[in-house]
Amino acid sequence: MAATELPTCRWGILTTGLISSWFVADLVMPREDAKAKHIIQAIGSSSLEKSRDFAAKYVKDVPYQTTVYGSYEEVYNDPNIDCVYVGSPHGFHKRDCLAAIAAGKNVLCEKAFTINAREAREVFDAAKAKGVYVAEAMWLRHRPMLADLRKLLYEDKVIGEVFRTTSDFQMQLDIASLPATSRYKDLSLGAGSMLDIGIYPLTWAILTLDPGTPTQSEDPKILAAQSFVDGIEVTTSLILHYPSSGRQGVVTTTTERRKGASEIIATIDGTNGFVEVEGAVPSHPRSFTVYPKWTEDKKPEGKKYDYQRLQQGFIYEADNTALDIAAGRKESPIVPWAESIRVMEIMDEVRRQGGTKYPQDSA
Ligand SMILES: NC(=O)C1=CN([C@@H]2O[C@H](COP(=O)(O)OP(=O)(O)OC[C@H]3O[C@@H](n4cnc5c(N)ncnc54)[C@H](OP(=O)(O)O)[C@@H]3O)[C@@H](O)[C@H]2O)C=CC1
Ligand SMILES: O=C1OC[C@@H](O)[C@H](O)[C@H]1O
Repeated sequence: MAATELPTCRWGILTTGLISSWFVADLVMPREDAKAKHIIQAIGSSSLEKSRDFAAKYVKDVPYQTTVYGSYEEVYNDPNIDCVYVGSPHGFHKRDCLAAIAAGKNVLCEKAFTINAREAREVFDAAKAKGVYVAEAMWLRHRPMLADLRKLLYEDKVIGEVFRTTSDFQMQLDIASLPATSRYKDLSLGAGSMLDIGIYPLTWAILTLDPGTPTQSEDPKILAAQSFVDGIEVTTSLILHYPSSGRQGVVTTTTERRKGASEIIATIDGTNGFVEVEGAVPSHPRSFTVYPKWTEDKKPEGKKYDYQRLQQGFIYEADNTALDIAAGRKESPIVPWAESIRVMEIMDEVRRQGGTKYPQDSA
């Protein structure tokens, strides 16, 4: 299909922070297998200068002009924007989604979708009332690797009956030395490892233990513990137990240490073998290897499935969003509203057991 026939999505990018730079860099990168055409129509920021610098740095070699704004409101009101990408800290996701929705804009909003499930429901209720598309940007769910792996696990049953998944996200932060305004330190912005990085190992457990997700998801039982530095949650461990199958997920996260760039980021155990997922961190898998049952001292030979490409992987959620909007869908079939709410409910329960409270919880 010629590029001109592909659905086009004109994006309004909210914020000039880290994730916006990653997202935009992926979208402007040339590729052969495009499913949609992406235009960075506008950048919105707290400062016009930041928007200008961001556009100059990340929206390069494109055959169009990007509009730069010194506010978010101008993005909401720009009639040339098809979808607003929300890249603010989680504490502002509800506010920014509601403002974009009120202006009649479709929205793709970063994880964690909101601070709690109540806020998520509020956003989806507003989207329903306004008739616009809203989706959580949980990019891991959109990776073709996950669909392929789930087919191998549950249709081809390559490792027999799956009984356990373990996944750990580590990141080194020195909470004490961060300014009080950092999103990693300010509770009103959603500080804490669970919502920021724990959501990825949780997603690995959900996707590999529950073949019904996302449309027929089963609610696991949860047992969780959390630890704190300066009042900020820095380590979470949780066990998920699926009543219908007995499958278990062991999900851990910490901002107190880091791993190397090439590690096992998730392991799925089955009665006839196991799968190791390789990558830098659980949000960024690179490949996975399917092994037969390990019976000898020596690790058995496995079959590797490689998914490396130039883009980081944000292109998949962007393509799917463009295709959803072009088809008139209001929800993503990959991350439906009910699934985003359910993930927030699981994290609410983890925080209830672990003791993390955000100001928004009592609002
Ligand atoms: N999918 C993924 O892999 C990743 C997702 N994320 C998610 O993206 C969101 C943003 O994270 P990240 O990009 O790392 O954050 P950054 O701190 O790098 O950027 C956040 C941006 O939000 C805007 N902002 C508005 N108010 C505030 C405030 N009070 N404090 C800080 N920033 C503010 C600023 O942009 P401006 O001044 O331009 O308005 C700022 O640059 C989070 O929800 C995070 O979970 C983050 C990293 C990776
Ligand atoms: O989503 C994320 O993945 C990478 C981390 O660096 C970041 O803090 C987090 O938000």
